[in-house]
Amino acid sequence: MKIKVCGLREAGNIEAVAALKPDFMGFIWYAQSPRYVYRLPETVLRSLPANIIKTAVFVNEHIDIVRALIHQFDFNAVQLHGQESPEYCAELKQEVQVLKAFGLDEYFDFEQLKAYVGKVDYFLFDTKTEKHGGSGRIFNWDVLNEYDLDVPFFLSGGLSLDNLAEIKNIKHPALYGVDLNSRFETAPGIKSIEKLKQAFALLKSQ
Ligand SMILES: O=C(O)c1ccccc1NCC(=O)[C@H](O)[C@H](O)COP(=O)(O)O
Repeated sequence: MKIKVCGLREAGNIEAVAALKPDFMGFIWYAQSPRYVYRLPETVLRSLPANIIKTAVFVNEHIDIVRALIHQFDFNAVQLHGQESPEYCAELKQEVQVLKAFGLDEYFDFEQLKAYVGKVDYFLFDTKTEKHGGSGRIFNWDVLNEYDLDVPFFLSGGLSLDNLAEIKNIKHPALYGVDLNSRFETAPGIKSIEKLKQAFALLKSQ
């Protein structure tokens, strides 16, 4: 099970999380988010271990800005939380890995995902929220039974030490990783290393 830690912001905290060896680290480029990386330390980011996939998170951002930030910070992946089209994803997939996020609820139409096959590397299934992400709430994981494509997905939305153990009950063959965010924070954008250590131990023992 791959582990992605999302919503990092401060140099010391970024380095401490990197020392735990997550597979992906996410940096949010969305000004309305309390985890917005308005002063992302470029040197810290560039010195992260090469095997951590540095992921820039956007919501309906202009593709030229996305491209400029990929090159400035040497991002390996983008995670898209808005209404980005399959064509927009395909353009970026020529340069980096693409995680396309969708907010799920009981009415989610999985048919719409077919248009993204071949144009993204992963889906990220999050809880539907007007804030586009970081809700701290889980969705009903039973809806994942309706997902029958081969594109691997991250489970996201409200994951915490209280519910991580239940993930082992999800037998879906395309489940690729988990995404940890607001339930592992001491303040928005600042991760609790102690809580993350517990989560990593739990996930790696599954
Ligand atoms: O975290 C945010 O503030 C955020 C805001 C807007 C778009 C995306 C955002 N986060 C991206 C993530 O990958 C989060 O980890 C995901 O939404 C789950 O967050 P949480 O429910 O807090 O675990």
